Amino acid sequence: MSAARPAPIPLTVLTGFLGAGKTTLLNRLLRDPALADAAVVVNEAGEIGIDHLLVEHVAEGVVALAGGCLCCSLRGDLIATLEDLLRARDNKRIPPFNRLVLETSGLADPAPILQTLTLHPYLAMRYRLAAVVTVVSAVEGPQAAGEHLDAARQIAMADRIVLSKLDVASGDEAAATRALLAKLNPAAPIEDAGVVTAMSLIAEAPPTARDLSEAPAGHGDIRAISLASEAPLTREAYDMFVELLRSAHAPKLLRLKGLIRIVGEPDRPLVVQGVRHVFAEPRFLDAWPDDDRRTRLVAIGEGLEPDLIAKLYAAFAGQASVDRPDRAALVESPLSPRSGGLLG
Ligand SMILES: Nc1nc2c(ncn2[C@@H]2O[C@H](COP(=O)(O)OP(=O)(O)OP(=O)(O)O)[C@@H](O)[C@H]2O)c(=O)[nH]1
Repeated sequence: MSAARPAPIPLTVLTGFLGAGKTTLLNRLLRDPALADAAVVVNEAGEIGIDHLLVEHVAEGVVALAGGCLCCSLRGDLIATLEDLLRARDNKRIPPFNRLVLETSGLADPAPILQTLTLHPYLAMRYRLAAVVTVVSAVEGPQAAGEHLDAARQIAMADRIVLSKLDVASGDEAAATRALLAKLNPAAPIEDAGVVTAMSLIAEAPPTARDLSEAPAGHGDIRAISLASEAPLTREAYDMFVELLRSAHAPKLLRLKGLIRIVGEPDRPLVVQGVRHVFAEPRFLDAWPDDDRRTRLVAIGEGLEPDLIAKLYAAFAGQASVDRPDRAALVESPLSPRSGGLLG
């Protein structure tokens, strides 16, 4: 009577530190027919999901989990999401995807995710871990791994490494990154993000023994701060906000990303991307990716003070109130500490 047990679905875990280039890589590869039957789960830090909006062309297939780091608070949600996907697939409510790519949050320690996948009775039966692929930036990789245990663990657990930003890394930076990879994970093959193929992303790695022990602590004081506002910003106000954020919080700011509603551009958002102090030239998307046309920003950093960031943002988003210094005051003397000011 019982139907044959369905073959387990190969699952690729795509990990890598904040801003390493996971979403960029996925965006390029999702257009490849090799991934036509893949479902993609994007997990992200921060209450406001941004990444799934930046993953283009896969509206039907993307499931975004909003709300915090995967290994800290989303383990339950990950299980529910993977189960929901199976149920929807089994009930034919969604196309019968035959592989799954899970993009972890940049702050995720992969060990608890792999534990979930290998130890959960039902998930372990229906999904099969194909490979852990870690994206490492040839520019920021060594610094990230030096400062953040999870970034080092992401490298150490990889079956394969995809090295990004080789197009902009100096010779010294690339060499330092390769030396780091040789130290943390000498066995993992390294591929260039610019040329790696979808087939190679999803290829099955030979089984390896992974150290799934938990990392000692959580994420230190790393947190994601989400900002949103209705009123459009002028381009100048946005530029000044970012400039101030960088100059006042640069060492603590690991990542800034989001969609900005700009005055005079009601139909398309400006995409913002910053990794540490490096900010890409903002570009306009062709259209808003969903019905929400507010400015949405997520700042992720270590030791960032949400109140200060929120006040700074409010000053530029035109919501200055008495206890929030207005834009003119900030621009006149942006960094001078003063009572009630951003730095005072
Ligand atoms: N020059 C260059 N820039 C890249 C490359 N890969 C990613 N970037 C840029 O780096 C920034 C971060 O890239 P994302 O793909 O969003 O990184 P992510 O790993 O998904 O980041 P999180 O979602 O924060 O974990 C963006 O501005 C990208 O355009 C690359 O190979 N070369």
